[in-house]
Amino acid sequence: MDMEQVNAMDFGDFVDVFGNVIERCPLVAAAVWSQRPFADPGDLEARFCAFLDALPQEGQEGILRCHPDLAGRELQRGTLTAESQREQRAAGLQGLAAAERDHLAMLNAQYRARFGFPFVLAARLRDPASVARELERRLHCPPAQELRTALGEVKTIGRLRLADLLGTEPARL
Ligand SMILES: NC(=O)N[C@H]1NC(=O)NC1=O
Repeated sequence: MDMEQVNAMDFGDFVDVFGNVIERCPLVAAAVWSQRPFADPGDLEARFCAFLDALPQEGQEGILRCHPDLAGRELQRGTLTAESQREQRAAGLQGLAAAERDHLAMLNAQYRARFGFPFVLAARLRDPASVARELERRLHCPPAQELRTALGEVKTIGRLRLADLLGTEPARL
């Protein structure tokens, strides 16, 4: 898909195509549409990121809360969005042994109890061991730093999803 096609999309088509760039938050694509035309894929990426940066803290936490747990019940049940399913599968989270799954579930629960939102990580750049390591490490970070880190991961997930849709390389990760 080239930028000319993107810039020609009406609101409905744009939200249909880009509505899950930010997991289960089509409002972000709905807001970004108003800013067309976009100069190039990097410009489009930057608009999604700028929207997230401009949100108040509760909005940023709300965005994080729309993310499913990594290796959680929704993966087991097959009820994830197609994008999340693909990312979690790419990280090898689908074929975990019960003990590994239980370990991640315990860490996810500890993380959520400490920060009030789920642990978010761009899974497709990872493998199961590095997901667990990163979760253990971030569990001990100060809350304000962790919110920034988590939002950075949401942007990375979004950049990778946009690149998939546009058939480009992400401008940066
Ligand atoms: N919890 C979490 O990070 N979920 C996200 N990560 C990812 O790569 N896809 C997701 O849905």
